[in-house]
Amino acid sequence: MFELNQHDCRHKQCSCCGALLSGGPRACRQVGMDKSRGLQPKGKCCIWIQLVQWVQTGQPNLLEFLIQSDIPQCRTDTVFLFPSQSLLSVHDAVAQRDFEPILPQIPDDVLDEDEDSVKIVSLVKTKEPLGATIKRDKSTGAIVVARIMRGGAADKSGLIHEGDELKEVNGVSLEHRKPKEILPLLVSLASAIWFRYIVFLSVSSLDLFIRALFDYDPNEDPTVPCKDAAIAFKRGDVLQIVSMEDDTWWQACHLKDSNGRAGLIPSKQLHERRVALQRPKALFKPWRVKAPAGFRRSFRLGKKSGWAKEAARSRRWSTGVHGSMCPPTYIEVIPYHKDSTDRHRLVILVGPSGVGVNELKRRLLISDPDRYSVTIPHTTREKRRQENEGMDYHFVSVHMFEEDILNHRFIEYGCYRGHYYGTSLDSVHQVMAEGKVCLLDVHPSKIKHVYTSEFKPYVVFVKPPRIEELCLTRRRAKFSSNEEDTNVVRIFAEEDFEDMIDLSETMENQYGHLFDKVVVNGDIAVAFRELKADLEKMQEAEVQWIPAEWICSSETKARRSCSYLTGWK
Ligand SMILES: Nc1ncnc2c1ncn2[C@@H]1O[C@H](COP(=O)(O)OP(=O)(O)OP(=O)(O)O)[C@@H](O)[C@H]1O
Repeated sequence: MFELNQHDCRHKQCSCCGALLSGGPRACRQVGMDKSRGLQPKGKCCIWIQLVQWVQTGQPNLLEFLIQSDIPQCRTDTVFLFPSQSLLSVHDAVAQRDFEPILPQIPDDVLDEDEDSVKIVSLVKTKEPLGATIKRDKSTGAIVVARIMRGGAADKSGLIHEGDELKEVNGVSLEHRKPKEILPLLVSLASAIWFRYIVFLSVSSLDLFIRALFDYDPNEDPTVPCKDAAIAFKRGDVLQIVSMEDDTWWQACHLKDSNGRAGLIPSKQLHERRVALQRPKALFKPWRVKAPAGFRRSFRLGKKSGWAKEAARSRRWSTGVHGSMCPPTYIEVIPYHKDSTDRHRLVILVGPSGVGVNELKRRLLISDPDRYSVTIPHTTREKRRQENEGMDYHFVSVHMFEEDILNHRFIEYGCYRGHYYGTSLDSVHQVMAEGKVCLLDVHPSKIKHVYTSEFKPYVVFVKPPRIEELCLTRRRAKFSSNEEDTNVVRIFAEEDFEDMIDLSETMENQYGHLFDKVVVNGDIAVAFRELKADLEKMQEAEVQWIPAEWICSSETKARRSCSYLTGWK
């Protein structure tokens, strides 16, 4: 049996890791089992590394693979009783076969190096990039491996690590050479490359998932060390961090990326620094918006007639709009597997006044009244003849309302024509307890009140389309409305549309990091279909990525999280 220990490796030729073994005893020292740490891929044998990774990650494929490996020792009973033995048998069997490509022999004169730390590695050139970057160490002038991209050819070889010092490439000394002189050399080489190098350290991997809170495109970033080595992402994408060793460039891979190849992404610190440098520009941006959207929709569902127009015009909140002080970067997320007994997540709809939040909410309610519901607002105004307590509003005294304010029982409240209106936390609980999806529309500055594991809010931002489409769709709706509708169809002026778009931009800049989904409300039927489908997909998804802080609030987690809510009061 092929034993993966130092002694035996020196004298064995393994066709799957032939390059390494043909490098002689020195190179063979890298292959082996670190007995103190159990099964560890210490060398480059790709089969061994793959098998050990399967064991370590508990891959169900492993047993299937062993059983189907047509190797006599790997019968079902042996596999279950002696998985390690079966693993070694598979290795032996595979290693004895011939695999393409066969690595060329490394010239003998390369092998008489005395230094123990010097290694030689031979790689076959394919279309796949090497997946490593190099740099010149400023103090020593040596050429060192700057980064190894996770999942790339160099990483898969298991031989080259960040910090390794490259001495020669195919016999050409790299001394006194600059990185830009070395790259053409690598490109010009024929089918195989071998490096002589001094081992430095190895990369460790992290079990950390983050959601990006901003868009990033390396093609538009002149400071990225290597465009090909970086990955693009959009706000909302979930990324797995594989290395945070570098303060400015982390390594991460897209969760949906099946090949698991990592790329560079700007670190949290780097992105924050960049935003801080851009900030002065934002400060000088003309502020066109008249007032923050405030007193609005949550209360209007309880109303039968159209005071909407007036309410929207005279909207003023008694509470201010709080923004985040930290630029949104990344937020640590963890997978949430919804159990059938778990309550539905709270769905929050936000958007500038008049964009159509209420219209979309109304359509959702009509489309599936068994699934969706809304909260009943509180008010201090007199009950009208046609209204019912607990159905249209909870009618309460000013004293009671103010006591609830003091006890922080409202998510949002405001004053309109001398009367209080508000949405209480209890009213949300009530809907959720009925097993329904609670649709809540509040100003985005209020999301913080329900940003907890209890509510697990899913935030949808309703965004206006471009001005031409906004004008067209709203005017078309006005003309197609009949007599009865005229008191509910809002009449917009050109200026309203501009304000709506400005306010939408401001909201997105300030609170965009909290949005799980953005729906552009141009054609109402299209927007509604998209929203409905997205909510259903979210509710039915096996795994939902939620902020880690909702579930784990340990100090370490808190420190690791990107503290994107700091600055909120
Ligand atoms: N996509 C659309 N096309 C045409 N008209 C629309 C569209 N979306 C909404 N509307 C109309 O625009 C008006 C305002 O919509 P809605 O009341 O839903 O806005 P809102 O975002 O809830 O704002 P507010 O809370 O200030 O009332 C309504 O008359 C609605 O029917």
